[in-house]
Amino acid sequence: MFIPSEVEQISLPLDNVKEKLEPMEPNQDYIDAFQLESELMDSPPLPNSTIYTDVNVVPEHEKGELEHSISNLEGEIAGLKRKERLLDKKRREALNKILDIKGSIRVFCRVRPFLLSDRRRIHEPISIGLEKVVVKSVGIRKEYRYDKVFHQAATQEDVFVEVEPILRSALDGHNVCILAYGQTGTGKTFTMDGTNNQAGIIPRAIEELFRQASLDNSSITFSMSMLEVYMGNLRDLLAPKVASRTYEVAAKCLNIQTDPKGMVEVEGLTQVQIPDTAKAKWWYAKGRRARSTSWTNVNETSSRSHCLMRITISRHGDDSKAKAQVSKLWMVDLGGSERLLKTGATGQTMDEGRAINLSLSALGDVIAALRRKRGHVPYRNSKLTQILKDSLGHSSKVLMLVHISPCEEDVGETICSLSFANRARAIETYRDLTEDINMQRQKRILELEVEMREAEEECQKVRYQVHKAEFLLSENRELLSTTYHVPDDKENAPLSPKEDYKEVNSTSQVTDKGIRRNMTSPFPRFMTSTVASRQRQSAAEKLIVGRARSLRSATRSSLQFSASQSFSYSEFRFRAILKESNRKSRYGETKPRLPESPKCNVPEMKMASLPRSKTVISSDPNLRTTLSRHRRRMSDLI
Ligand SMILES: Nc1ncnc2c1ncn2[C@@H]1O[C@H](COP(=O)(O)OP(=O)(O)OP(=O)(O)O)[C@@H](O)[C@H]1O
Repeated sequence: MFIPSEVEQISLPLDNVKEKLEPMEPNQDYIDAFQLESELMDSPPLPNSTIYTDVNVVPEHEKGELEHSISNLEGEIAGLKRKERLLDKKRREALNKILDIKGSIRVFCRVRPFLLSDRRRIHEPISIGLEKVVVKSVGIRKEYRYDKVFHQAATQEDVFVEVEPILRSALDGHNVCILAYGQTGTGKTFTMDGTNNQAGIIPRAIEELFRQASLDNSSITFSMSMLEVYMGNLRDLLAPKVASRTYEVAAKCLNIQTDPKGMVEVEGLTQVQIPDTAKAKWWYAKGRRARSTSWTNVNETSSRSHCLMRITISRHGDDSKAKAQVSKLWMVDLGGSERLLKTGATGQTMDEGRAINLSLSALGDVIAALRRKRGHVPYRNSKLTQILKDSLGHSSKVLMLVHISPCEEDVGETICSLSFANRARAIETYRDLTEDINMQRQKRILELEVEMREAEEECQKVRYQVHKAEFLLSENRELLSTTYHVPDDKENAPLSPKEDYKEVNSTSQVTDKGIRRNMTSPFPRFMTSTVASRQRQSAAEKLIVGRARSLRSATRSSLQFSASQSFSYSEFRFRAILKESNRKSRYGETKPRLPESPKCNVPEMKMASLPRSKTVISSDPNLRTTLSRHRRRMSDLI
């Protein structure tokens, strides 16, 4: 049994207090508590009553319960995390199977709408179905099949919805490559970058990656690099200006290296950490501005190079010492495939076009070799394919978006582009499969999609439970350490009155000249508490004891915690804190943080200087402010 170490006779407005403090509901908002405390400070004194101001006055069995609850919660969290890992594995496997059935190289086709500058004819050469493009022109009829075809009215959102699963795959640890291919002026840059009002795949992918990462319990970090393959040379788009002024200098700095495991790295390439979407978009805009463009007959701001943007994803598991799992997401806006005569290119622009065509043909050869599962894949024929080597091969996922023009005069180019994309898709085409097998394939995909969604939903629930349990655990630990902690080492031991005084004095700007000392006390008289200040402090302390009791009762009720149960007291507080932390950052802080009072800037420097029996520390920063405010008033006077 605990014996109260200190009992004080103080005046408190008991009627008010009883009503307001004792029935404090476990889920009462901490903000209300702050207001209530202010009200109490202003209340007139009522008849005397005895209360304990020492929070150490807590029965020993409650301490045991708290410890028991902590160990229970630790066990629960470990179990929930195991469950989460299993569900995540199930989801990944389902997604992987879906992508495998669909083919690790997928090809979509997007038809650009007519522009004002286009000559529209009554006869339109392109007609499309869900997975089919038919080109009809004088004496020609060709049909091509793709995984998905986007008609002219398809929005950026429509396209992104289809791209999303492959992003998830990148987060799961696969190397992923998204390529925008097509004739100049058919909308590659529009699809990848978009405009201010119609964001393209890259800005959306950035948002989506951060959103997905914020839901994940593993710590995921992102970094970004951007480079351009221009006339067969590499150019770092994020490098400081001086370094990239001439291509010769920049090209010399960047070396493509392959490690024994086959992972490719571009030595000397700038890689920036991107902690949030805003920073990521900032760097991306910077890289885009540095890209080489020039005017051609076909497109006013034609991209004269291949622009490669890489997001490196590092996933750290629970074990902080283990090596992070790294995957790459490449998003590539290829230079326009074009007939040089048609674009009216001469001189340097013609050379640029030639270089683009050479590297595109090398890309086609690589894809063709992969399709035939040949031993030798000619990656070395261009810088583009060397860089993408580890993201084009087996076990990586490739998405090619081929862009075509709707115009009659572009039919020749359109057929070239469609044939190129068809070669890529033919790697795993199911064209030759019977209707029956195709139906079975579709059915299996649907089943796997349901399986994946269920695992994902279940996983989200478990993650939420983990967050709640972790939150409650940290609250309990804090309560245990603040309520029962008896300092035994020199550092934590209360300062002697002499040292105490020294410490307070050292923070003061005022000299002690002229201060009349009370010989029996080490403090000047004005530093000893008055009845009014004691009263205010006691009210605040009482409030804290009430909060501590509520929290203990919440702890007791959480002993039977299970994944399906909710936490009554902590639920409200947890939600408020989660909301607060989400508002500040969508990513990065998976662990809920205690809210900080904007007024709570005062360091807790004077806590140790108070006599031990009066030291009351709350886990709630708002209440901490209250006590420190009182103490600050004291120190301000020195
Ligand atoms: N789906 C679309 N909806 C609306 N406008 C589009 C669409 N696709 C392309 N455009 C418009 O067509 C023009 C050319 O597009 P864009 O610059 O993206 O072509 P590109 O294929 O990247 O050309 P290049 O290879 O020369 O860089 C732009 O004005 C763009 O806004």
